[in-house]
Amino acid sequence: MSEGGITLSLPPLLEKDPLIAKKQKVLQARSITLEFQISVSGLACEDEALQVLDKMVQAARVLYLDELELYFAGEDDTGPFSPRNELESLNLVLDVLSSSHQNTTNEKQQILHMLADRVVKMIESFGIKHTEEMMIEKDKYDANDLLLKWGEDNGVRTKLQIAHYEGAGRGAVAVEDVNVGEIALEVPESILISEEVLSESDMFQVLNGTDGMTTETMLLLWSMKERYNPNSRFRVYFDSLPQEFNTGLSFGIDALSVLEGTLLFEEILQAKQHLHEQYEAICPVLCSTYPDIFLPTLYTWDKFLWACELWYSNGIKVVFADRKLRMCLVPIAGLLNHSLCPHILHYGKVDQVSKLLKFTLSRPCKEGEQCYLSYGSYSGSHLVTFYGFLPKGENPYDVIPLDIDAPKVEDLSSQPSTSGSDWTTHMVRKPGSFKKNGNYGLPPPLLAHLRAALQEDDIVLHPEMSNSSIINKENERAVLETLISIFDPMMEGLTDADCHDSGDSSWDIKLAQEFKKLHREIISSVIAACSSGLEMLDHL
Ligand SMILES: C[S@@+](CC[C@H](N)C(=O)[O-])C[C@H]1O[C@@H](n2cnc3c(N)ncnc32)[C@H](O)[C@@H]1O
Repeated sequence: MSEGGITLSLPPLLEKDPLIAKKQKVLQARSITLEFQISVSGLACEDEALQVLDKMVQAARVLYLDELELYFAGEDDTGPFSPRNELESLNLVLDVLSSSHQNTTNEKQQILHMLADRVVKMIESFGIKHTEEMMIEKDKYDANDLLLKWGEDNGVRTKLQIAHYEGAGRGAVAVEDVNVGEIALEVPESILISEEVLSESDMFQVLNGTDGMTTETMLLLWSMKERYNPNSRFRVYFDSLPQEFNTGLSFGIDALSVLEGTLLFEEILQAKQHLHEQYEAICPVLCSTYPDIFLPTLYTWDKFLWACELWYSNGIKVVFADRKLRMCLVPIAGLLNHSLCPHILHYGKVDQVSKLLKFTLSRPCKEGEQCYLSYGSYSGSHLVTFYGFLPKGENPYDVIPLDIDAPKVEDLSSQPSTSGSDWTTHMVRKPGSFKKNGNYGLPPPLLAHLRAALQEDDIVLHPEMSNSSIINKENERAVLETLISIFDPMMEGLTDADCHDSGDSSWDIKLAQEFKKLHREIISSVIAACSSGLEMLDHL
């Protein structure tokens, strides 16, 4: 901290960040530095401090951009880029402000306080704007009362209760206001269900000696049996689990046929086929060779699928106190639902000293409000396949990948560095979804790629001309028409006969229809963006 003013620094980009070069380019293009000065004297000092805060937030957003956000960010976008990015960025800025408090003058502390308060308000209002509302069906659920009590007897500490939410099963509700940086839930390492449980089980000797048997598969087989073990030390946990998970892996034929023409159709078929092959390769032979350990009634295909769905929808990767990463089922935490704008972003590391897995809030959760977790940056198709739901709100990860010829990686070094040329795969999402950009709302790297690919040989255009006032109308027209020629047939491939009246349909058909509607919306909005781009060109 300098004598006359305050110096604040954001952490540098990490060398190991695979996106470092792209992020550095964005920082340079926008003349963003990671060090900030605030003067502490003079009348304008509060205004100046707020302007600096704005710049800090913009810089933090760039540091936290993920690959998809970088791809879709328009050249002039300053964010927000996604709820995840925004919450990470604001929390980083808050940490920097809070850690600069010590050993400084009162005057400087006041400014830092004022800025920290401002960031907390920004986090709060961002959360309110993007929160997912769910209706509570009942706020008591007996099996779960037992689960909470069992957890607390085993060292769980929590500010959450269990409630039942319409369309989402159980969820966690805050019993008091919990602020940013406070802990909503702590689960001791000793009750995490991970590979540690295997060595205690009778099947371990058999499985451990089997060729190609992974720890994940062993855990799957273990949970199929443990589910029915009356003496299990996780009896209360297993009793609290749903009888059916209703994920995409359990879709029936009718629901699958609704999905024809979408990529989800293939995704589910392939995932299911893989699981079938795995089941056939493992279970029948174990049951016939070791019928005392692997009871045939417990190792049916349906029960195998149940266990797969349990681990896919509830498994969390955790770094234990011994620094080893293990896939786990986490009692109590497994009750938290997912949101695009979650309260809890980070939760994967057991505290070395207390041996507790802590769930700390990245945005405040008021008493009575559902407390959400982030399961990860997943598309709707992934969430349907492995979790069985589509989150409410605009999911920035809902993209349609495009199978268009991108330059080979080895050709890239010979090209000028442009906003588009360093991307080897392309995709679209709803234009304007999460963040609007110029370029008709379409991703700049895709447009740059198509502009370069479609330009007439005798006109040499720099692909970065998207922002240039000189527009090659013919080239622009060719780009937009090409995109329409890709998306029109995609739309035609989606029949709409099944998109009406889902009132009496079963859960899987409803979910498939919901997904198809989303897929259709992405395609039609891209076509609309291209059409209005063409109209714009007509008037130039
Ligand atoms: C880790 S569990 C969460 C607890 C779960 N609701 C239960 O009753 O067991 C994950 C499952 O919760 C449901 N879920 C999570 N987030 C949801 C959301 N935003 N909307 C609807 N269902 C959700 C899905 O069924 C998902 O597979």
